[in-house]
Amino acid sequence: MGTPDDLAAPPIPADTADLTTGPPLHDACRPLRALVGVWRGGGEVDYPTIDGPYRFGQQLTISHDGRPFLRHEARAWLLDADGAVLRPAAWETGWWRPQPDGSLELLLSHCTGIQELFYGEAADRSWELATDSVVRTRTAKDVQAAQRSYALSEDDVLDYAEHRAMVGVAMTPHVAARLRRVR
Ligand code: HEM
Repeated sequence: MGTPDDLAAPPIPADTADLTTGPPLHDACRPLRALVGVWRGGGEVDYPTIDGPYRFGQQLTISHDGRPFLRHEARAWLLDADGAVLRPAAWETGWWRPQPDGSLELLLSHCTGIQELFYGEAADRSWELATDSVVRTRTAKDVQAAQRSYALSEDDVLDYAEHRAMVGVAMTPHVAARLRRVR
């Protein structure tokens, strides 16, 4: 039987969002190296079917454990006009799987019952992705497709934007945000 200490963490390296600690980043993840970290900021959400635009905050963590993929987790919260938190919003987790031919696979699972497979490409400091398939639980909203981009500027600002085709509307902007590295 293990002690409570043994049970606190599995006996394998923890993932880290800090490239100065933990195992070296796997070579396969080099095209994604600049994304590893903890990012926080905010933006605006809107869609033709909603009563927006609304402001939101978001924190994105991209970490690794030395293997040839990255872990992705993003949580968002809605803000009022004064910047006060109204309520938690989108929460997604997933995996970036860079491939030897330079292409990217991104799997995202959303708390709203939606799972997405994106394919994409990495450029020098930008990453463009589009869904290949979307799976919905029986109760999820009718999300059909998405296009997502991340672009990093010289001063470590990560611009993120997503267009979505959903609830009967063709591909249209849904969220755009500007995140800054906090770690
Ligand atoms: C930062 C990320 C996001 C934020 C802040 C956000 C925020 C919102 C807000 C405020 C609404 C209006 C309804 C409500 O108040 O809940 C909404 C609607 C919706 N969002 Fe998002 N969203 C985000 C990402 C996503 C993602 C990743 C998906 C799909 C996987 C998605 C799918 C939808 C759908 C299907 C609706 C309902 C549209 C309708 O029924 O008219 N959103 N979103």
